This record gives sequence, structure tokens and C-alpha cells, in this order.
Amino acid sequence: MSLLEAEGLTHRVDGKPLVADASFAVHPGELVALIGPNGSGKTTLLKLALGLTRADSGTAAIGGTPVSSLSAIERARRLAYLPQARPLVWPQPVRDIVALGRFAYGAAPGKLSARDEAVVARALTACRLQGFEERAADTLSGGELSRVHLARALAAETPLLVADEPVAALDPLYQHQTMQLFAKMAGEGRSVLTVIHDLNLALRYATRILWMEEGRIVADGTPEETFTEERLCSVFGVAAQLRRDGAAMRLDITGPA
Ligand SMILES: Nc1ncnc2c1ncn2[C@@H]1O[C@H](COP(=O)(O)OP(=O)(O)OP(=O)(O)O)[C@@H](O)[C@H]1O
Repeated sequence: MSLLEAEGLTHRVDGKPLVADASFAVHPGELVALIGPNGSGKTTLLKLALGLTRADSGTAAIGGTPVSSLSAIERARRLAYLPQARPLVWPQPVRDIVALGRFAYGAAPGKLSARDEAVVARALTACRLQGFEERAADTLSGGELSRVHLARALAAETPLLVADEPVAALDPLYQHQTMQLFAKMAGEGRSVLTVIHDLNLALRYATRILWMEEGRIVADGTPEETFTEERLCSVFGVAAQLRRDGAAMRLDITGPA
């Protein structure tokens, strides 16, 4: 069964389709990268698929249940959503922010079970936040805060993580560590659907790529199947060279096409 399935999703604003007839599915064990130019509809598509924005037509289901019939708590147990904009102005300790990920399981501030505590500690370690536990969240750097939000999403221990540009604020080391973490989750049978602008990271780590252009999914397949110099030119308007390096494909974007 698919963890997330969208069929024919369409959403218009003032008659203009921001997303048009978009269909896709995410299955257990997949690391799916959603890529496309700025404004192509990636965030809108995620929000439609998760039921956070109402579609004009089309359907979406999470774990086989239509999103419209899931309560917020039920949805939170099936997937964790890491939105693109993640402002945080409260001076709460990092540990308490990450513990928010356990609230769908009945945890409350100061009321974490031993299991909740253990899961929060694991999420902090996975995001390399040891030593930050007591820091006030409003004193963190952009990249540190980004990792705290990711840890909060991981603490929810959902079968599916949906993340909108989770590595945008991270340095190259943390970018690779985060993608490796996603790949590990997929290897364990969980799934990740992530918007990502770094095409090299998508090419290297994703098991499947959804390409979006002007509100439409224009390609859906493995990196090997979908990455072509022609498509990079038509979708992103860049000149690129793809070459084989052993089993891997390497991408060099040389500039505007
Ligand atoms: N409520 C709205 N009213 C009008 N236009 C909107 C609305 N919401 C989104 N848009 C427009 O829809 C388009 C798609 O937006 P979306 O945020 O989905 O793009 P994106 O692919 O995630 O972009 P980026 O890579 O820049 O984050 C953009 O042109 C945006 O300005």
C-alpha cells in the first residue's frame, strides 16, 4: 500500500492553475525528491497532498485513508511534515521543541514517558544536536534551528516524512548527513518525500524523482531514468553535463542554457 497517494490534484487561484492534474504515490522504502524551478508548485502540491490546502479537484490519501477523513492527530501519526517556512521565536529549550514531535502520542510539556524521552534523545543525536539540549531555540543559528525542526519531525517516528527544503540552510557536511539519514530511513522501510533544490543531492540519494514544471509533474522515475541534459535544459533552463562515474552519475551545471 502507498503511504501517500495523490490522484489528479488541481488547485487554481484566480483561475490560474498553481497545480494541475498531479498524480503520484510514495511507497515504503522510497526516498522521493520533488524538484522543479522556483514557483513551479512544489510546496502547493505537498499542501494539497497532505490536505492542508483544499484541492479544486482530485484526491489524496495517506496510508490508504482519504486526507479529508483523517483528524489532525491521526494524520500526525501517519506522517511528519516539515514546512518550508519554519519561524520560531520562543525561547524554549531545544529539547522541548523536539519533544513537540511526541504530542500526537499524548505527551505534553513536562510529561514525557521514558519511551518519549528515549525517542527525543535519539532524534537529537540523529541531527547532531548533542550539547544543544538546554539552549534557548531563539538563540540558534539558521542551520542549527533547521536541524532542531528536523529532529522534531523525526521524533514523531512516522512511517513517512514529508520535508520542504530541509537542507536549504545546511552546510555541505550536514546536507550530506541529512540525506544519508533519509536514505537510511528508506533502507529501513520508512519513506521520505523531500523538496530539494540541490540537484546533485537529488541525483545521488533519491530513489525516485518527481520533476515539476509550471504546476505539472512532467517526469516521475529513478534518477537514471529521468535525469537528462535535455530535461535539465527544458525544466530548469540550465546547461548541464551528465557523465558516468562507475555506477554513479555526476552532474555539472555549467550555467544558464
Ligand atoms: N495563495 C496564493 N495566491 C496566489 N499565488 C499563489 C498562492 N500560493 C502560491 N502562489 C503562487 O503559486 C506558485 C507556486 O508556489 P509554490 O510555493 O508551490 O512554488 P514552489 O515550487 O514551492 O517554489 P519555491 O521553489 O520557490 O519554493 C508561485 O508562483 C506562487 O507565487
